[in-house]
Amino acid sequence: MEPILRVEHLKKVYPDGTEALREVDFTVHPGEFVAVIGPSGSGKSTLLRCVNRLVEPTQGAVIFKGENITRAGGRRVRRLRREIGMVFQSHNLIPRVSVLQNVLHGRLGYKDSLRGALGMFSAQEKEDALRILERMGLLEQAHKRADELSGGQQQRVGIARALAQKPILILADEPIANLDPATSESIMDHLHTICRADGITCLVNLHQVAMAKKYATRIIGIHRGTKVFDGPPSKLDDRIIGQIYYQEKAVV
Ligand SMILES: Nc1ncnc2c1ncn2[C@@H]1O[C@H](COP(=O)(O)OP(=O)(O)OP(=O)(O)O)[C@@H](O)[C@H]1O
Repeated sequence: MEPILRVEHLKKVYPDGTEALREVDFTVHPGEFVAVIGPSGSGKSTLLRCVNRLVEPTQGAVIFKGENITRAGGRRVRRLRREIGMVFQSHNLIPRVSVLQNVLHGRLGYKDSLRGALGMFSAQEKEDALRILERMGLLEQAHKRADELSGGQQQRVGIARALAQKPILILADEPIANLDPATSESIMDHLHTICRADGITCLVNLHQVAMAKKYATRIIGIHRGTKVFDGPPSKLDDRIIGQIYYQEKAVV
């Protein structure tokens, strides 16, 4: 099967000289649910953001569905981003706007700027958005303001907005970072179940090793901008966890 994503020799040096990624390589196949783990500052967010070019890589390539995203021009990047949903740690919802409108914003990549600015969505788009909210257990909240929801509910709206894009790949950047264990589990359950059911590939940054082991089909461990582990959850033992999280100079 052709990979959906190939990351090749990816390097990111921020303008202040911080080397966030040093030659990262990996491949993701359709349907995989890949967790990226590593200590704070190891480069997980930078890695995810280089995939959809929210961060501009310094060197290397990101090949999505056979196309080099790193070489694509602005219009092409916008088109490719339609197929790549993003879920943010801080949800990035519009607080004073309804839950339904927030989900519909996932459709903006399909609109010309005027229709988007006027918030013009078709009856079909609204129906689809409500169906997504139903799957996320949020139908009753559809007409509430986003800022009236709990943190966990807001994150489910964030996932619903990504799903409204009809993505084939979801990038989730620490979606459960600020949530209690039960809420975190519920968010991961929703994300995992829907990705499985709809055949959506997922790349998710996680702080919690236990969550990565529970949900991921594969785990990538990052230490100081370098990939130090790439394998099934069953192979992630205490020694490797130590190398990812604690060792000054990781060796794998
Ligand atoms: N815009 C930026 N300018 C300069 N340095 C940055 C920038 N963004 C991130 N960094 C640095 O790059 C490194 C990797 O950061 P990144 O946020 O990718 O790591 P992370 O593993 O996602 O961390 P966390 O788990 O804390 O979110 C860190 O040293 C960070 O300080």
